[in-house]
Amino acid sequence: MDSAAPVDPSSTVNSAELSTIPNGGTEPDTLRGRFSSLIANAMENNPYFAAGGGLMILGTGLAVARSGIIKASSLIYRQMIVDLEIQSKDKSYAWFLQWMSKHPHRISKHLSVRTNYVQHDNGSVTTKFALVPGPGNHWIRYKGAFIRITRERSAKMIDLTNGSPFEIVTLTTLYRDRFLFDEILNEAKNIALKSAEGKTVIYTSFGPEWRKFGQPKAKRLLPSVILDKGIKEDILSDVHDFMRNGKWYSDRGIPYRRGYLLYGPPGSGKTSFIQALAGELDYNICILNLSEGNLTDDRLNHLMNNMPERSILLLEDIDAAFNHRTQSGETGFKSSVTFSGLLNALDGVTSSEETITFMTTNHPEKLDPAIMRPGRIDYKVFVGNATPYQVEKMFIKFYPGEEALCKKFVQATANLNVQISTAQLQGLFVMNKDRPKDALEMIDTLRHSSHVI
Ligand SMILES: Nc1ncnc2c1ncn2[C@@H]1O[C@H](COP(=O)(O)OP(=O)(O)OP(=O)(O)O)[C@@H](O)[C@H]1O
Repeated sequence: MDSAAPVDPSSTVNSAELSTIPNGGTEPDTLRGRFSSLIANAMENNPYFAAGGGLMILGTGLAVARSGIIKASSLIYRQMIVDLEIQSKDKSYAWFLQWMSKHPHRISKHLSVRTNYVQHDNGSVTTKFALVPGPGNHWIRYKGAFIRITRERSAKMIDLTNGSPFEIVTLTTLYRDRFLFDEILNEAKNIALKSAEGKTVIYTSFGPEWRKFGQPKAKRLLPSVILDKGIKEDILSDVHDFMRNGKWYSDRGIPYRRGYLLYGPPGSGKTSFIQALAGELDYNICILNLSEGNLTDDRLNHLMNNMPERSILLLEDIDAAFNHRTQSGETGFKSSVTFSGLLNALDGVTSSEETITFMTTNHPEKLDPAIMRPGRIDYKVFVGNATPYQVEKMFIKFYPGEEALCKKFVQATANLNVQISTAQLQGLFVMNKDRPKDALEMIDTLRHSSHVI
């Protein structure tokens, strides 16, 4: 057969061709040798085979090269690039987005808006919009380094505690610049904490977690709350004494917690005092209202054991836990926190930090004596309606320098022969801002919403 002639690929090899293959060994060797030469011959002489083989080798070569490049680049990536992942459930997530919204050197094409209400020291509230990076890729330049920021939102996963989509922000930069991550996070944290500096953060429960209730509020100052003589000072000195004595508690193996009960009629300043105390101590407040219908024993226990740091726990209306799940005559609520649930939660707080719990009630007669045990309630105080001492202090606070009118006002309130709450007094003074005489003349209006003594 002519070596240059095309060969029908479908043609079979016949015995004559096999006999032309040189044979130099044993029988199997002979066969293998012949077969190899046949293939080589066919490849060499057959242009279809030759072209296909070439392509195959080229393809294989390219595939090997490609996987080599991928492996090499991922190796280089691993060696030279570093990632930081921040998940939306982490505290620093919101801090970072806020930081990013203020960062001047950034390239962002997808932005999201975050609306905040900011309370100023004079009490006014303004709205602030922050343009934070939206889902997608963004680049920033920070201290000379380029950092890529990828914000991803999962379409399938949601945060079960609050129903929001699960998100991740990933920061990527060169390995040599990895220390910048720490600096960015610290900067973001400081900015976030600074915005709450001098303010009180109020947390309320949202499902099983604590959530900030609105924006941090300007601290309420202690002198702005007027309680009867000595009450504020006594509580404050007890709290300070407790906070100084952590070692005393740990040396004796006593849980480091203290419970306070403020009881008395509505509008006497119980909640206001606790807020002012938190401001004085530079603490935040976690407020739980036990008459809330959807609060269960388990949730109460979980929340009390997972409070944000430096917080006072305020349990309002604790008498609600003593309603034994029956209808309340006045408010019609049904509480799902039980008495034993409340006791367990109070006994079970196992924070390593000091735990200060304030409880309030308008109905101390409904409380079971078991709650008065030390460790649950260690200090109780009656915060009542306005005494002459409080009436005088409040009048002068609203109308400084009006001592003569103040005397008349105090006498006039005594003559009314009714119980007046400090909240009612405040209402009258606010209505007659800068008009102390009018306040005196309108004193009879307090009678309508008061209890006769
Ligand atoms: N002793 C007080 N000194 C200054 N302000 C007071 C005082 N008592 C009441 N107020 C004012 O009245 C309003 C209601 O007060 P607050 O909520 O503190 O009362 P409360 O005793 O906690 O009432 P409740 O038992 O209904 O929760 C607040 O605006 C507060 O500023």
